Amino acid sequence: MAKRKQRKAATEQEVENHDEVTVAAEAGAENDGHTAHAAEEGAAAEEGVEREGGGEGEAEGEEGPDAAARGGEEGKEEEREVSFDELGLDEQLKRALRKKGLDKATPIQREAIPLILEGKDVVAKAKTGSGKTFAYLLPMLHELLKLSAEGRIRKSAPNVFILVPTRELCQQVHNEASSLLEFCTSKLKVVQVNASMSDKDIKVALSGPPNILVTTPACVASCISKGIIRGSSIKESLSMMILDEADLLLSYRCEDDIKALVPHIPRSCQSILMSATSSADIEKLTKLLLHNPFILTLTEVGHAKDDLIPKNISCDAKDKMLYILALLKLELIQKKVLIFVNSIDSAFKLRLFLEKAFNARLFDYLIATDDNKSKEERQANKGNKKDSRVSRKQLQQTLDAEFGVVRGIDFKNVFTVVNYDMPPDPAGYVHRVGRTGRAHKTGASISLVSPKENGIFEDIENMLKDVENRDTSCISPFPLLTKNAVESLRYRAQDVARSVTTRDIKEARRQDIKNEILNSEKLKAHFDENPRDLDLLKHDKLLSNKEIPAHLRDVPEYLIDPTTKEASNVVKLSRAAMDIDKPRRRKRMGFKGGSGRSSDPLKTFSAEGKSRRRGRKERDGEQDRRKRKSDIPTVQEITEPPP
Ligand SMILES: Nc1ncnc2c1ncn2[C@@H]1O[C@H](COP(=O)(O)OP(=O)(O)OP(=O)(O)O)[C@@H](O)[C@H]1O
Repeated sequence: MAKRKQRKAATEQEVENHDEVTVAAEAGAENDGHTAHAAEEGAAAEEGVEREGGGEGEAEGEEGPDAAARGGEEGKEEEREVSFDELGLDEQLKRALRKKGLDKATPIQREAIPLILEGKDVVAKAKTGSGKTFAYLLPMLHELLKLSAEGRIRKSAPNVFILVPTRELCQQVHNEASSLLEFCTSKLKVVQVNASMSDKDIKVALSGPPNILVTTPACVASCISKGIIRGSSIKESLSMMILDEADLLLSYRCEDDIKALVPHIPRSCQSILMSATSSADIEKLTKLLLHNPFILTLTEVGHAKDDLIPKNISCDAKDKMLYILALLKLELIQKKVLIFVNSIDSAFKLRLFLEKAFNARLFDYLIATDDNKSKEERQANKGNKKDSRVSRKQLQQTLDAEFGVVRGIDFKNVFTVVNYDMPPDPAGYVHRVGRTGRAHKTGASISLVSPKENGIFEDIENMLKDVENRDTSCISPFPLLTKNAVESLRYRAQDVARSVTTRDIKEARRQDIKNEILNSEKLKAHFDENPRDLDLLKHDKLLSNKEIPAHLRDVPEYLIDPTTKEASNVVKLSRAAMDIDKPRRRKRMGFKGGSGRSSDPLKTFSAEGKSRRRGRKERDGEQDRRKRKSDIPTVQEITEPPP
C-alpha cells in the first residue's frame, strides 16, 4: 500500500512537470503514463498497456502513469536510495547480497524488482552497466525459492529460460545467478548451454532438469528441434522467460529461433525483456512475446551522465600507435584499460606493437574488436535467398566475434575505455563506453579521432547532446598529453611499428586459433580418437619469433617532458588514492599478479586458455614476479571465438 502511495506521488510530480516526459510531449500524446511510454514503444506497447489497465481493474489503472513518472523522473529518483532489504526479497537472497557486499539497489533494480515480483510482464530499458542482470535475477530467484519452499516446482523442463545473444553472456549470466545461489540453502539448479557444446554435453547439462536454463535462442531452438527439450514439457514447466540484451538479440538473427519457441510458451509464463537501448527490434520482440507489458524506461538510456568522463584526442590516423603508446607508456590513463579497434587484424597488430613496446606479455590492457557488423550485414542483405543460409552462418560467426566479447559483458573494474578506432555508429559508442562507469562506479573514455573520423565523432557528440539536453559538446579534449610528450616517443613508436610485419600478424592469429582449437571442448573427442592430429597441432612451427629490440624497452627519463611527468604523477596519485596498487585491493579488483590467480577472464582480464596456462606455468610465474617488481604495464587481446 505504501508503495502504491509512493508511486501515486511520483505520478503527480510528473504531471506538473510535462517537459521531463519528453517522449510523450513530442508525440503529442495525452498526459498519462500509458501514452508516455507507449509513444516510445509504439502501438503494440500502447495497446498492451491499455489492455492491462482495462482488464485488471483500478489497481492496474494506477500503474500506467507510474511508468511515465519512473521514466521521466529518474534524476529525482536517483537521490532516493533503496536498500535491497526494502524490496521484499527472500531472506536467502538478502543474505547472498550482503555476502557479495551489495546493499543499495540501483535505479533499475529499485523499479523493476517490485514489478516483476507483482508478476507483470516487463520491458525494462536502462543504460549499460546499470545493474539490469540483478534486476531480473533477484525477483526470478525469489519466485523460484518460494515455489520450491511450497513444493510447487514443476520438473519436466526448466522453469525459467534466460535467453542472451552470445555464449559469453550465457557464461556471465550463469555466473551471476550461481554467485547468488551459492549462498542460498534451497537447492536450485542453474545451467548454461550454448552452441559450442556437443549434443551429448547439452543432454547431460539438461538432465534433471535444471530450474534455470541460460542459453541463446539458437541453442534452445536447436534443442527443441532435436527433441532434447520437448515442447510439451516447456508448456508444462516454464513459468518465466527473460530476454537479456534484447536490443541485440535480433541483430544476431535470432528472430526465427525465437519464433520457433513461441508456440511452446505457456500463456501463464511471465516474460521480461531487458535492454540498454531502444529500437524497433525491442518493439518487435515485445509484440511477439509479451502480454500487457509494463514498459519501464529509465532516462539517460545508454549513456552514463555523472559517472563517465568522455575525452577526445585529435590525431592523424597514421599516428594512432604513437598516441596510444604515449598514453599508456607515460601512464596518463587509469587502469584497467579496454582498447577498441575496428578489425581483428588491427587488434593483433596493436597487441604485437604494445607487447614489443612494453616488452611484456601479461596484461593490464585489453584489446577488443567490434566492428564488422555493418559490413557483414550489408553483405548478407545483398545475398539472394538461396545464399541466405550460408550468409547467416557466416554472419553468426562474425557477429559472435565482434559483439560476443564486448556488448553486455561486464569486464570487472575497467576504468578507461579507449576508442583507438572510432566505432561505426553512436550505438556502438554507447556499448563500448558502457564497459566502464558501471553500477555505482566512475570511469573515463578517450577517443582517438583522426580527420576521417570527424563525421562519426560529430554524430556521437550530437547523440550525447540530445541525451543530456545540452547545447555544448559533452566530449572535451584530453588535457594531459602534450605535443612534446608525443613527439618524444615518435622515433621509438615508428621503429616498433615497423617491426610488426604482416607475417607477424598472421602468425599471431594462427597461434590464437591454434590455442582455441587445443582448448575446444567440442574437438576434445576428435583429438581423443585422433591423437596424431593433436600431436601435429601441438608441435607445428612458429613462423616468426623475433626478439624485442633492446633499445626500445624503456623510455629514458630525459625523453619525458616535465608537463607529462606531472600529468603522469597526477594519474599515479589518483591511482594511489583509489588504493589500486595495494595487493589486496588489486586482487579484489581483478588485477593479475600475486597469488590466488583466477581463471575467469571476465574478472581477471585474462583470456588465456587452460592448457596454454599450464604449459607456460613456469614462465608466467617468472613474469608475475617481474611484474610485481616493476609493475610493467601488460597487454592482452580478445579476438574471434573458435570456429
Ligand atoms: N546494486 C548494486 N550495487 C553495486 N554494484 C552492482 C549492483 N547491481 C549490480 N552491480 C554490479 O554492476 C555491474 C554491472 O551490472 P550489469 O552487468 O547487470 O549491468 P547491465 O545493466 O546489464 O549492463 P549492460 O547493459 O552493459 O549489460 C556488475 O559488475 C554488477 O555486479
